[in-house]
Amino acid sequence: MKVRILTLFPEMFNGPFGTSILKKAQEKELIDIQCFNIRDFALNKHKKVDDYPFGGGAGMVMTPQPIFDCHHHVTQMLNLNEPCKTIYLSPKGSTFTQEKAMELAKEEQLIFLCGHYEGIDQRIIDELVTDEISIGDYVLTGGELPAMVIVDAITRLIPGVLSTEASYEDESFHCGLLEYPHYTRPRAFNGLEVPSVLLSGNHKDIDMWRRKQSIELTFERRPDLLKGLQLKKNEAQWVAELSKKKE
Ligand SMILES: CC(C)(C)c1cccc(C(=O)NCC2(NC(=O)c3cccc4nocc34)CCCC2)c1
Repeated sequence: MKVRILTLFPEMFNGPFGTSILKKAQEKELIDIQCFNIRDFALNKHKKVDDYPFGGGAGMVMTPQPIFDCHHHVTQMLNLNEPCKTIYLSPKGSTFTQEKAMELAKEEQLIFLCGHYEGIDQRIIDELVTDEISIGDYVLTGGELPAMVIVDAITRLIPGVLSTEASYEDESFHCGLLEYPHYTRPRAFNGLEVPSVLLSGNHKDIDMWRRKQSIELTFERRPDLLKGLQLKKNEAQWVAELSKKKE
């Protein structure tokens, strides 16, 4: 997969993309991530990339020309015969989910456009953006961190990026439930023990315990995730008992 990121702050990406799994994925050529500084494409003498909003109001808006020319340069270099999926990170976008990550992980190339200030000129969105995606409802300073989140979520889904055992952490493995509690050595830490079932070696009991923990945790903290799930009879019984307790 080729990922191209259009941003005013390419240096922000050095940490996350220069570390651990994302770094290794690039070294293994499973993903090719390149950042482009929109400011390099500004034609005005002072390399200005923002201007006052027509109609007045607080804040500044990113001007269309540098973004348009940067996007044109990137699409030329990708040398495609059809327009490239161009994702604008935006609070107005559809909320990013694991399902969306799995959908995007199938793409051959993706362009991410990161806004700044109050946002970008609408004409860019109308002409170049194919998808607007949001990572959640809070105010941020720019679209860069959302772009990193989405690239992280997508990259780990590319075959070969995660070692086989790690890839079982996928939603399909837990089928959308919150994860059971994790424990590792030592068996006693500050006088705190590990649940004995996990030390029993009885994998049927362990799997049952973990499944019950996941269902109870999901019921308590994210009942919305439970709604869409197919539970076995005994599991549905657990949920019914939890609901009764809650009444
Ligand atoms: C209702 C609520 C969501 C709180 C809201 C209303 C109005 C503005 C803002 C706001 O944050 N504007 C600033 C910018 N925000 C984001 O880019 C951004 C923010 C959040 C999630 C995201 N996922 O991708 C990009 C995201 C837009 C231009 C530069 C940064 C947020």
